Amino acid sequence: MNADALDGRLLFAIPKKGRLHDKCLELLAGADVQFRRHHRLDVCLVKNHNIALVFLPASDIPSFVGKGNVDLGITGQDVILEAQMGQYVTEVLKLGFGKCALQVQVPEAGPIKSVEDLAGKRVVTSFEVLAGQYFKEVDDRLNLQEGQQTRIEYVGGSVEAACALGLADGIVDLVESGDTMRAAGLHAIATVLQTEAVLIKSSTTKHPALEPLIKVITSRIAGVVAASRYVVCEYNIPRDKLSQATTVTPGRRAPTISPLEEEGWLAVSVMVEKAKIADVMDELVKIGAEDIMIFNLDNCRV
Ligand SMILES: Nc1ncnc2c1ncn2[C@@H]1O[C@H](COP(=O)(O)OP(=O)(O)OP(=O)(O)O)[C@@H](O)[C@H]1O
Ligand SMILES: O=P(O)(O)OC[C@H]1O[C@H](OP(=O)(O)OP(=O)(O)O)[C@H](O)[C@@H]1O
Ligand SMILES: [Mg+2]
Repeated sequence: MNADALDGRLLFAIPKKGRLHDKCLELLAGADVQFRRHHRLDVCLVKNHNIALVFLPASDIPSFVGKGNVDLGITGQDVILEAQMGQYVTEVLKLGFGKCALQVQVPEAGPIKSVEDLAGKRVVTSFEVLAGQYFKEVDDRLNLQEGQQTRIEYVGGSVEAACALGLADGIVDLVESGDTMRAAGLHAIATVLQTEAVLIKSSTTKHPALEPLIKVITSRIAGVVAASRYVVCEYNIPRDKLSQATTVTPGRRAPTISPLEEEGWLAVSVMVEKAKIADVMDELVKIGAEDIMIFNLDNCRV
């Protein structure tokens, strides 16, 4: 593909592999962004929009977007801060996946119990900037002088192995389920930050003409994200229990209420956050709701 083929197109950066890749492909499919990626090619044209997708390592995406080399991107909040690009990119949308925490970890059986114990020792990480900032504060607080300060060393991956290999007294790395951490005999003693995947755009766009298309794509992706967060809950309720029930299920704007053929009964339809639905159903049963049904959403605009 030559550079002319990209002329005027909105460039949209997507993680080329790793934890965020598959979720991004699902989002693009949900937003009806159609493309066929040829084997090993990292740039591809979208068939039904004036967009080209650029597949990049997640950690390179913040600087590509921040410098305006691409217009839109998906990556983790952690790598945006690590790349020190926070002020050059605008977070358009939180995407609800890639959720994890950047944590300080040490051997479970060892003598180090706190970050104060670890200060002044060796810390291995892929997040040199964030770990450096974090331990600078700890070092300053403990008044550690030059030569006594925490040593931060970079590795590109498999960070959890560093303590067992004798390379580090502690590490700073991402934790989701904690399986990797526990398998390496480590435990967390502090959290540097919480992170999730976000849609970002350049703070100072070089292509203002692309703004309307950015809005359309953002709205479509927001619809897919909302659809994965909510379910539709429908139930029947005696008229005199309605106000109690709608306190439990207020809906996003307001519940939809329709009459049933049976005297004294109403049908309610509302959106409920998926994460809360089990508790909500328990409450509805207690109040006297019947025929409670839950429907997944494929897509929505809310
Ligand atoms: N275990 C995890 N759970 C959830 N999100 C994660 C996890 N690990 C990483 N992430 C998120 O995904 C982003 C990219 O990390 P990932 O490990 O997928 O990239 P990578 O290291 O380039 O790929 P790979 O691990 O395949 O070499 C991270 O910056 C973080 O935001
Ligand atoms: O808490 P968990 O659910 O176990 O997830 C955490 C692990 O996931 C990521 O690693 P990844 O699988 O991307 O491998 P990498 O270290 O080679 O990047 C991260 O670096 C942790 O090692
Ligand atoms: Mg990784």
